[in-house]
Amino acid sequence: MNANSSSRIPVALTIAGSDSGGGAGIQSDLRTFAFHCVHGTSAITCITAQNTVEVRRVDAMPTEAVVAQIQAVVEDIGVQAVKTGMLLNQEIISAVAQQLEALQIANLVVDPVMVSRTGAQLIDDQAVSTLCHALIPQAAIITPNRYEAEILSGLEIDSLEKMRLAAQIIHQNLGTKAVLVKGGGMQGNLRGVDIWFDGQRWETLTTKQVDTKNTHGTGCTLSAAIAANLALGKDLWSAVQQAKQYVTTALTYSLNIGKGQGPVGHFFPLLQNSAEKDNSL
Ligand SMILES: Nc1ncnc2c1ncn2[C@@H]1O[C@H](COP(=O)(O)OP(=O)(O)OP(=O)(O)O)[C@@H](O)[C@H]1O
Ligand SMILES: Cc1ncc(COP(=O)(O)O)c(N)n1
Repeated sequence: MNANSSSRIPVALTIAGSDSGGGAGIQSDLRTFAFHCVHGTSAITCITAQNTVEVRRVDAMPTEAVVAQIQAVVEDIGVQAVKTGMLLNQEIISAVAQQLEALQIANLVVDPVMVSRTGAQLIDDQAVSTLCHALIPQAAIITPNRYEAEILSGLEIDSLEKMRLAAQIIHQNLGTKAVLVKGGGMQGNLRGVDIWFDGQRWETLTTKQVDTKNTHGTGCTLSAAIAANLALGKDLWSAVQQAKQYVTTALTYSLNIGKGQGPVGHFFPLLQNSAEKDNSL
């Protein structure tokens, strides 16, 4: 590829909320796409006034504006993968689901965002059922955290066995191709453990627990990295495994900014490159 060629550049679309603190949502998704050399496009569903401590305010975008952003991107640029994050309300979810159904997007990653790391509710109660019936059945994969997996499966999840069972129930009931139940909200060593189920086999993705309070945006980063890998043409399981490695490294390089839970760091490829350059001097 030379500086002027754009014909083979992979493109991903994130449909999510804006995080003014830059740790999660659209901001973390676009960074993740960029560090995978995937061109990032976006449809913003809502604007949050948010930092490392709290979500102060949430303003929904008009539903027609969300639809217009999706259409503007797909009609001209085209996308190889889509991820959804914070969708906020029933009306936005229905409209997004309709758009994606019309487009027949094969590589759809649904991160069923429900609460923030700081405890704020990020989706209306009535919207969860629309998420389950209209959007999740279209997904190649959904990536619930512990809390979201409890809501979606109706199980209380306090062990690896329960994570497995929840993944199976979600798969059976909601019609997605694969489920990844994330362990960030579990205790101790299970914090680095995620469970994959695709209707045939369970896999356990294990990394050591990274000892940091700066975990804001881990879920957004993981789902965006899966979408980026799918846009690059990888199969679903490889996309998930490589995304897990990416988020683990981003946690290792997390940013100690703000007074609360800082974001995961995406600068490691640059830091690693500059370390290599320093070593070669
Ligand atoms: N302390 C940790 N050490 C290692 N891996 C972790 C840690 N915390 C989270 N992870 C990993 O980060 C990924 C995201 O999981 P998590 O359960 O935190 O998602 P989430 O709650 O949706 O994140 P978000 O903060 O964006 O809402 C998973 O792969 C999980 O295993
Ligand atoms: C716009 C937006 N999207 C997603 C999250 C979830 O991320 P976290 O659980 O790290 O707060 C968030 N806080 N804000």
